[in-house]
Amino acid sequence: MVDATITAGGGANRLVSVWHDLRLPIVLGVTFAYVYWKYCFYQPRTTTSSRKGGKSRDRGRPGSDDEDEDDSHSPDVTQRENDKEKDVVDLNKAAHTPTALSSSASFAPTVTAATTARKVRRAKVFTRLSKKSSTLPLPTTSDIYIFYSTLTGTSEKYASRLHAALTEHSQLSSRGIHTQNLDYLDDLDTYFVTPAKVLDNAFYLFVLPSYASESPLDFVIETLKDTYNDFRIDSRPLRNLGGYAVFGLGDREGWDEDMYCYQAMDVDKYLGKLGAPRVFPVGTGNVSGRANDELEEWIKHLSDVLADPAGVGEIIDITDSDDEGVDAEDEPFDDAQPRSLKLTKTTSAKDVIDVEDMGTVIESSRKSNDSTIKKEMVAKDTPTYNALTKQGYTIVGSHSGVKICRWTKSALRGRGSCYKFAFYGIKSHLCMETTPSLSCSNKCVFCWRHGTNPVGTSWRWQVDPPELILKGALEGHYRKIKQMRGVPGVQAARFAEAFTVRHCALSLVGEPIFYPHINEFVRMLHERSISSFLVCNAQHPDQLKALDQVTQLYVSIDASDKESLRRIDRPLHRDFWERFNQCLDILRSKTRQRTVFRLTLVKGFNASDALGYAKLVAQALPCFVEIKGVTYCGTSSTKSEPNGAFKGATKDSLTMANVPFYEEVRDFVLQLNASLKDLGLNYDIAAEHAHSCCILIAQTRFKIDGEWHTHIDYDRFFELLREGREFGPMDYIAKTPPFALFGSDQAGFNPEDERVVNKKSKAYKSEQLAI
Ligand SMILES: Cc1cc2nc3c(=O)[nH]c(=O)nc-3n(C[C@H](O)[C@H](O)[C@H](O)COP(=O)(O)O)c2cc1C
Ligand code: SF4
Repeated sequence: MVDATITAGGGANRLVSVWHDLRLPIVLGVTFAYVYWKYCFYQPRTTTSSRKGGKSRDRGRPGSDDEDEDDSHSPDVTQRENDKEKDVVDLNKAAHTPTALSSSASFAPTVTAATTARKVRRAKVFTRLSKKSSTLPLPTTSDIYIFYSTLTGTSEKYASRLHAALTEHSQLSSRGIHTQNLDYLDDLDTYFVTPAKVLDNAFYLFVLPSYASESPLDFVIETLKDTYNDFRIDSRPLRNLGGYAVFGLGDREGWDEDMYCYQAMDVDKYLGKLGAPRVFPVGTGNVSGRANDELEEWIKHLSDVLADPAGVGEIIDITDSDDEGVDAEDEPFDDAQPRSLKLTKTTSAKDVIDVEDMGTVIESSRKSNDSTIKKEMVAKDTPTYNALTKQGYTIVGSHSGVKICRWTKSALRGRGSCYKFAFYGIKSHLCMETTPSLSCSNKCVFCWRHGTNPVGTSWRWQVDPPELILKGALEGHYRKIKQMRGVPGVQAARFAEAFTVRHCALSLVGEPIFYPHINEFVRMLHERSISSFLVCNAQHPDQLKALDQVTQLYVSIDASDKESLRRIDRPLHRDFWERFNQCLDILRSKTRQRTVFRLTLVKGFNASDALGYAKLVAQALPCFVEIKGVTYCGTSSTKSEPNGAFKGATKDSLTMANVPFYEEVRDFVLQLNASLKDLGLNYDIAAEHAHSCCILIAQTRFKIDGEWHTHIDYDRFFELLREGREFGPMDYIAKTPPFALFGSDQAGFNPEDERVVNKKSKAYKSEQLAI
């Protein structure tokens, strides 16, 4: 062992001494060989492409091998870049130019006169994500969804062919490939408006006919358009898709060029507008011509792109904006650009980004778009801000609002308070209506905000402190009260009292429990002896659970079953029904809280199925159930004119025909009451306020010795809070006055007030009768 070591060490010493002797001749020899090769054999890389000749047109297509080019200033390379650019431009153009697609080989990139006329770009141009450079998480394993719509079966047949072709493709067969008939798709929203997380990176492929007459596809296109035009919701909900491509079927012989496959073009356009990356240009098939061949050709190219992630990258076009020949601003900007083209609009020659870095840049841009920068919910001078202020809201901070309610004005003039005075003793002239979150997670058809409030499923905005909101809300409220000074009939005593708010209705617009500091806000109200009536929409179980005690807690119950709820509330949450049920369970568990179900009856939508509602009452066991006919406030719709006026009816909008008569509300309440009894529940009809078409059902425990106690002893409530001990709804009750009792002569109208029927309400009544 020892000997061997000594021998090895001696060999090494000998090698070192040989290297010392020979190192100079070796270095000189290698240097000479390199210089000789360089001058005799080496051809610079810039000439390589000219040797390749016509192959340059294939660059930018799947399978080309040009990723190492970086010498963009050599004339040959510039020429190649132009060629690449032509390819990309034509692909994009093709997707939006029906004529460019009308030939059977419309999918393959071709050079057009328009593109050759472009001047040479000097600045460094990034035309594709090379295989080497792409760090973009291009989806290679995500599922593929084939959507079709059909009246006479052709598109279905073609969709099946597409399905079969993808399934047979060696590199795609392992993917989940689903085919869906759009005409029967239960929930378009899940796919196109608020896509489920599982759809991230999915590919959507469409096979669509076009009909000059009405067809089911109209509804799909309407949905896409509505989503794009609804400024309150995420305008690019499809940005997380892996990509999409559309194939249209049409009849070239039967319809003019501009009508040929026009609906496929529409879908293609709106998907792009909604942020989906187009992975392949729209294809067309002429059913009176070569539709079969055209589809096969489209499938062939498309499946290559889907199978090869770098192929998908090829369609990503990132160009500089500081271009000598084409000013980015002058270039028609295509709304339906492939992924990340919008990024290029802000990229100047100064900050030309190296190809190698693009993946990272796109990734970080995506991140910042998504979540890192917190914006104001309602920034000044935005359409939302203008629409809300025009409707009389005072915007407080960046996400709260206050508005003087018509009952407050009415009470100031001694002309009656709202139903909450009859039911619970709320004096309307002492009540402030406000919300710490103008945003909501529903788009209810009867929303009297005319759909102008922002919407969202989670809080993604800046958060204002509760002190600022309360101070701003009170200031805004008092400012509006002051303006009532000169209004005829305002009672001096009530006017003076109105400057000390005693009640806060957290129900104005939006979803108050959405606000992250709602508990602090409510605590601050209580510290000022202001009662809190908080209304939530049963879509935020976590926040509802975490909510501290309020004076009265409402949950809006707008439907008795899942489908009706979807139709009426148009919730943004996909799991809205589960959320709704969770909220009911939470409400039941809040036994120390005074709780209320609020039913807003909309004729033709939700004013039936009393038993269904009774079952929901059995689930949550609220202390009270308020049933109110929807208030007509112009046609409720997501569309409105800038001045808040209604623009045009949609199938979801309401008309006077949807407003129930008081008698109809009463009939429904009688049915509901009977159903509650059938289910063995201890409820009965307690009070009414016919003036606002509202009736109150209460748990019979509030009927003590034959007398209803639905009113609230507010002073007692604050005392109990200050004492800091646990208390429940029965601890701060007060007797319901006779005028408010169900069946009383006054039907809930305060006898101290003067009943005034103005022209408007007369017109309203006669309009109701006319329907
Ligand atoms: C009433 C009617 C209207 C049509 N309108 C158009 C049209 O506007 N543009 C078009 O390109 N094709 C139009 N077509 C042709 C259809 O789009 C074509 O036949 C398609 O293959 C039908 O697909 P389907 O069988 O899946 O419903 C129309 C066909 C019919 C019967
Ligand atoms: S409870 Fe509502 S309707 Fe009644 S006065 Fe207050 S804000 Fe107005």
